[in-house]
Amino acid sequence: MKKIAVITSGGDCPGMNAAIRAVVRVAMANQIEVWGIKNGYAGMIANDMTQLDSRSVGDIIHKGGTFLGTARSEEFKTLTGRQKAVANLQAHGIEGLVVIGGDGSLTGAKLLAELGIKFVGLPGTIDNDIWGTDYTIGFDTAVNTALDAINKLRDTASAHGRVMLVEVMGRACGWIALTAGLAGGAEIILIPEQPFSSENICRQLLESRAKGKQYSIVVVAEGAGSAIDLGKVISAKTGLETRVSVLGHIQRGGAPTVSDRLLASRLAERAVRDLLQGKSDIMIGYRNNQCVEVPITDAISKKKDIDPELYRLSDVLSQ
Ligand SMILES: Nc1ncnc2c1ncn2[C@@H]1O[C@H](COP(=O)(O)OP(=O)(O)O)[C@@H](O)[C@H]1O
Ligand SMILES: O=P(O)(O)OC[C@H]1O[C@](O)(COP(=O)(O)O)[C@@H](O)[C@@H]1O
Ligand SMILES: [Mg+2]
Repeated sequence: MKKIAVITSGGDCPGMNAAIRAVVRVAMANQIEVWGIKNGYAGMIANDMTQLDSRSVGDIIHKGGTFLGTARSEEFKTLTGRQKAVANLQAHGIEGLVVIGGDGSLTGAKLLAELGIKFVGLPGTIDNDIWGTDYTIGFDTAVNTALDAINKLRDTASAHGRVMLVEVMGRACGWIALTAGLAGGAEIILIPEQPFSSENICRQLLESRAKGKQYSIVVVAEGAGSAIDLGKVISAKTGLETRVSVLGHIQRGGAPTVSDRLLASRLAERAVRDLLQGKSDIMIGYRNNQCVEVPITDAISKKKDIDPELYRLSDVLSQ
């Protein structure tokens, strides 16, 4: 393999730039030409790509977002769209791809491979919802952003004796809520993986007041329901003064943490090495402090569960 390309796709996450930088520099160290595809699969279809070298990826390791741009492309979900993309790659002589993105992007990459393009995927999403890796790139930064917000909300919740609901991202999974909630000392953590009823939440909040708690932090994963709606129910049923913050896309930005930069750099190095050995249809994950190869079908089809021990601990510690 003499020419490869790197692409970021789907929701951006902090650490994507560190991953691109590592892909480019490892390729250069192996005398491989690297191209960068702009704006995800949309750019692949539009033939929007540019050659990169070590200097093109200077001054980005500390930046959130992705300097290549990213997108969600409906056209790529069609066979015609993917055929256009493959024709563009072949016209450039690109033989292999490093795809940095979430479950959707990796599903797209697998379909591309069926049309003759080799790829190695990297798990890039703040949601930590990809099977086969302990952590995804971007998760640690997002969780720290959420934690910072929870810390600040705690100050004002405490000052007023209020119930403070914080809605965090995570799509259909509760990893961000559970991790930031546990680290932030939340009284209640609501995640899609654990059923709950608003009646029980209200009862729990009133009981904790009766036991002497002056205020409450409730972390709600977006996949568990709307914090705004739940806040209205709590306020109406308990009479407790309630406020809601929806953190939203703040969680997607910011300088990547040490963990995310290291994770991105290590996974990217392994991805390029594997691609150069002719491997394809795998994702590089990180398990037990090691890079591991994960068959792409497992990564995209198996459901990653939350850690039940973390959930149990958060419950014990919130009493
Ligand atoms: N089933 C699919 N078939 C083909 N392409 C897909 C599929 N799912 C996702 N993609 C491509 O990957 C892009 C990113 O996926 P998305 O789910 O939005 O984000 P993420 O990769 O972060 O999970 C989509 O916009 C689409 O172009
Ligand atoms: O950026 P958008 O299109 O508003 O999407 C928001 C979604 O993207 C995420 O931030 C990241 O999800 P993906 O990595 O699957 O793209 C989710 O937590 C959130 O539900
Ligand atoms: Mg996703």
